[in-house]
Amino acid sequence: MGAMSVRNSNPTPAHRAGFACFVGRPNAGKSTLTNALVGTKVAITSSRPQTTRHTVRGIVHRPDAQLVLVDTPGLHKPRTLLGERLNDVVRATWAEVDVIGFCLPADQKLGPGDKYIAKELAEVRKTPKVAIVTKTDLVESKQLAEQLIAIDQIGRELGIEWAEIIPVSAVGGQQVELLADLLVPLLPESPALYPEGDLTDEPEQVMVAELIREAALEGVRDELPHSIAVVVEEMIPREDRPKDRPLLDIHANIYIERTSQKGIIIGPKGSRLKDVGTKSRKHIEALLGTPVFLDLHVKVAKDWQRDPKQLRKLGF
Ligand SMILES: Nc1nc2c(ncn2[C@@H]2O[C@H](COP(=O)(O)OP(=O)(O)OP(=O)(O)O)[C@@H](O)[C@H]2O)c(=O)[nH]1
Repeated sequence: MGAMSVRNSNPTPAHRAGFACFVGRPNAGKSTLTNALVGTKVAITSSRPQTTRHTVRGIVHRPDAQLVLVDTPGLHKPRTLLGERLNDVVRATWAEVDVIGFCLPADQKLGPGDKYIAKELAEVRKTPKVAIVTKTDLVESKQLAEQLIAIDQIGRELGIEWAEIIPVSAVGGQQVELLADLLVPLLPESPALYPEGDLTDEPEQVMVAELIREAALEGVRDELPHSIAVVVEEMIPREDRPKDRPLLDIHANIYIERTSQKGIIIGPKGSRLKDVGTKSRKHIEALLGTPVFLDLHVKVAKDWQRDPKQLRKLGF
């Protein structure tokens, strides 16, 4: 009873702040979940795998905590130099964060891809791990229950102690708040790490490049998605514009690996490229809050995925 009254006399818990990252196979729903938690579009989502190449952070501001989400690329068996670098980024991130959220889609049985990641996760001893079953809106409760059991079992098999196992639907907005509530206690006591109102610390140019890449990926098939990289060369306000009608000039290059891919990106009479420009410009204007003139060029960077020099130039 005495202890109770002591606790009641100090009802405000300490402020917490720290980093969380979501891992999971491509398309597991990591970016969508990041957006749902942060409440605005910062990470790039697409129905195609492996679109998140840059470490994009979303920041959840709460009165009691600040949760900084680091959205890493999907971990996968490396086939190219780019693949190896991406995996290095993922492992470095795991060692640095305060909690790892392992995303497993409810509508797909645990597969080799998930097990590969789980094995790697088991090697990371210190960082607490939360299993997050995503896309619960796509399944009946029986299938969800089976998935929860399977996750519990794989944890036992590999010696991973899940700090929590939680089902969520980012699209349906179910349990997203609860997920934040469960992650916060796993963060260290700390004052806020970022000013209130910051949603991401990704440089604007990287976010702009991602928006262009996202538009360029729409409707292209198979191999091409992995061959596209976008670099924003410059962003400069147009001179001699009236104050109330500013215009931002953005010059960006879309890099592909082979000349033969040029036609696919550009389309008949340039129609596809024009479409990519129009679509991404709308998103960029919404992001930056200013009218934009977007100048896009398609360039061939031969086999850039395998060439360390090109990779550095393209920001990897
Ligand atoms: N129905 C439903 N679909 C979802 C949900 N979350 C994500 N998706 C869809 O699943 C697909 C992949 O989602 P992303 O968030 O891009 O997945 P990701 O894990 O970030 O993918 P990578 O960037 O490729 O690693 C998209 O088409 C999303 O719309 C959800 O809660 N419900």
